[in-house]
Amino acid sequence: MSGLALQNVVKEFGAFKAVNDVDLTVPHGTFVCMLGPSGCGKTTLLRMIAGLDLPTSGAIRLDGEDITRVPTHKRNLGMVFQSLALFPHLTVGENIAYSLRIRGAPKEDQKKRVEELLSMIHLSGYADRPVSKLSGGQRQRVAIARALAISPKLFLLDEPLSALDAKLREAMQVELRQLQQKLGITTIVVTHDQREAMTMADTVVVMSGGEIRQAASPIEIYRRPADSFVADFIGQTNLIEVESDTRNHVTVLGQPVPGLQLPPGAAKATISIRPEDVHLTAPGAGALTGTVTFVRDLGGTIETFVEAGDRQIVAVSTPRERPEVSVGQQVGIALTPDVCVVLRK
Ligand SMILES: Nc1ncnc2c1ncn2[C@@H]1O[C@H](COP(=O)(O)OP(=O)(O)OP(=O)(O)O)[C@@H](O)[C@H]1O
Repeated sequence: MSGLALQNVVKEFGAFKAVNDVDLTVPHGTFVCMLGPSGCGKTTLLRMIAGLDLPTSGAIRLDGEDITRVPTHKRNLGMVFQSLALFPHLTVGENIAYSLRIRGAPKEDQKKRVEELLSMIHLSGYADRPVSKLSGGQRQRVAIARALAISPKLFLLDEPLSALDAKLREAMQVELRQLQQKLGITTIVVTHDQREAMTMADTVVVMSGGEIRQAASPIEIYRRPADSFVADFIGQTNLIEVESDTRNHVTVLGQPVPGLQLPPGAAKATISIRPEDVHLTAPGAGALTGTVTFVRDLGGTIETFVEAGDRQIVAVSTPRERPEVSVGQQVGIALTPDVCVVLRK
């Protein structure tokens, strides 16, 4: 297969398993974001792909070749890490050409490639500037261009945008994705920022405790989370316990939810329903009835917090479809079966 494949990859530090039996296929030319809370093993996994750490067991293949024990410099990788490590005493052009010079590429080829990359990162004409005179975003682009100079097979980035302020960071996410699409390079980014992952990735890999909980497209992860960890970690959601009787009729707090089905034999389950899928109705008309406890008008959206039984449910709507509700009011909550996701334990 063309691309990257991880097979049963394990990394132990003493008795601690930082990465536990990870299988992952990254087809050639795709963009993968590894996402998860601090300490979930994302960087450790990336370091093994980069050859900076050796797996305790398992195999890593690139375009069919077993590279598990191949040293980093022979893997044909481009890498950008959080600390960009640009050479401060060199110019932009010298930084970008660095790996080409080390490999003995002719001067003319180096110059041509630098110009090509500078145009790609929208910094044409900057070749002779010292990197110390660049802004944060410009430095970021130079680090990306430097990593891409050798036309690597695999592009690896660890929290590459985390030092930038929020606005610049969002702009760079779009730029990075556009650049990757233009070059068609297989790319893996580690991030703890879900918006960043959703913006850039073909596949989001959600990790927790050294394991992959789900690997799927951003929309699939959002709409069809595999388990309650993923549902809760990605975006905002309402997790609600439901019960099923012997005829598989599902109830929430004793109220029937027609059309919702649990897996055969399951008497209880948790469902996830996104706030934008929660519809407020007249009291008694929905599956649940509750009291509005807080309304947050964010301009583009309005969030309504409703207390129903012992749970809080959040509904999000746009101002146009704004329900006329105020704190203390009784409302009904409709749970539409086709947007309720029954979660794996
Ligand atoms: N060299 C090491 N020796 C011992 N334990 C380590 C080592 N490197 C990582 N770990 C542990 O392995 C776990 C996973 O670390 P890793 O850096 O991969 O997490 P991460 O998901 O990238 O977290 P973060 O987002 O905070 O960078 C952590 O509990 C960490 O303490």
